[in-house]
Amino acid sequence: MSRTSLHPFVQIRRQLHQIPELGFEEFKTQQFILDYLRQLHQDRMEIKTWRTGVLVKVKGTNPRRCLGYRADMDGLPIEEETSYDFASTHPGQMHACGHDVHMAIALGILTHFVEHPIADDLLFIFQPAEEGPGGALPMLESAEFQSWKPDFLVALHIAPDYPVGTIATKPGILFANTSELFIDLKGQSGHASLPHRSNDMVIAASQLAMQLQTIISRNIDPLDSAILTIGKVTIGTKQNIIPGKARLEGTIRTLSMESMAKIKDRIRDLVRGIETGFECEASIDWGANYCQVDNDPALTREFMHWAQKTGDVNVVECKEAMAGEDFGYFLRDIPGFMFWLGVDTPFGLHHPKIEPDERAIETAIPLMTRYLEWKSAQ
Ligand SMILES: CC(=O)N[C@@H](CCC[C@H](N)C(=O)O)C(=O)O
Repeated sequence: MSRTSLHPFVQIRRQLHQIPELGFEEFKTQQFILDYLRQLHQDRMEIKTWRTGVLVKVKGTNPRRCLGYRADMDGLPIEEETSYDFASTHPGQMHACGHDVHMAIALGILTHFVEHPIADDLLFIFQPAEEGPGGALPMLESAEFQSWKPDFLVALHIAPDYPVGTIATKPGILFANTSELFIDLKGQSGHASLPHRSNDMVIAASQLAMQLQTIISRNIDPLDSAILTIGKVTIGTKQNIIPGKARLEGTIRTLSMESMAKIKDRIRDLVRGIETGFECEASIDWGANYCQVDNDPALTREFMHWAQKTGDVNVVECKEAMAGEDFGYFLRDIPGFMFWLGVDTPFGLHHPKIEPDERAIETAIPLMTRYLEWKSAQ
């Protein structure tokens, strides 16, 4: 598609794609959204900012309630490797999780309702820091949000594995509980030739990494999915120095809060064992924690049924994903659901080469405007 014939919200997605920013640093992104909103009919809108996020109320003609739609805003610390001529202009930062697509779709739906208001109020939530440290919970708790709290909430996430025109979701849990994991080990460094005078943190960290893998296989019910991944280990400075410090960084994913608590207990136990066994000190930091995305069963089934009936999309009932999404915090408080939007790309989320098929934007905007219109008329 040439630039001149671009769908306006594909164009907007491309502009947003060029300015990815990390969690709570979405200053240009926030300004971009505010500048865009300024071009629309002001009488129909009320706008608030919360940190680097934006809340937009589109006023209904005869509101009985408020229907909410959420898009996340942040990019990732990834060096982009796409073929785009509109690639990131921020070195080392990239929209590799589709938040540029999510925001463009939200602006498309919002624009439609400013021009064609419905009876109910609509709240558009542009939420920062989904990738970390988590913007949903503090935004939900903020006075700005609470005074506009919607009665219902929906969000989507791009899905590389599904073709354009397919949406996927399920009643109940869609995304996992997550907890980050940071373990620091501190022993005694020393000369490589004097192992008896040091506490070698290479051996301690290696043992710990291996032991941690037994938690999922030996302590968790095999029918209750869980993951413990150590993605980064930092140890040592030189080949002939026994290092006295090590850091393990990882993430825990579970489909139940009970399993999350159990895994954390076992990590504490194993770390205590390493302290004793290797005469070192250890500390654990759980970093950012996200609660599961638990779709309201009745609302999700109703949406799936409605979407299938429109004939415009193929609706798939999918399995849970072990990815995390802080949208789960909103759903703990507000009835609603999340769904996957097919964008058909061989590269997965968080991949430096991911190129979502932008035709999904043209599928999602009319689908969600029609759905919210239908929902408001109920
Ligand atoms: C959709 C997605 O990829 N979400 C992220 C959420 C990050 C959770 C947290 N920072 C962690 O690493 O535990 C994911 O990695 O699933």
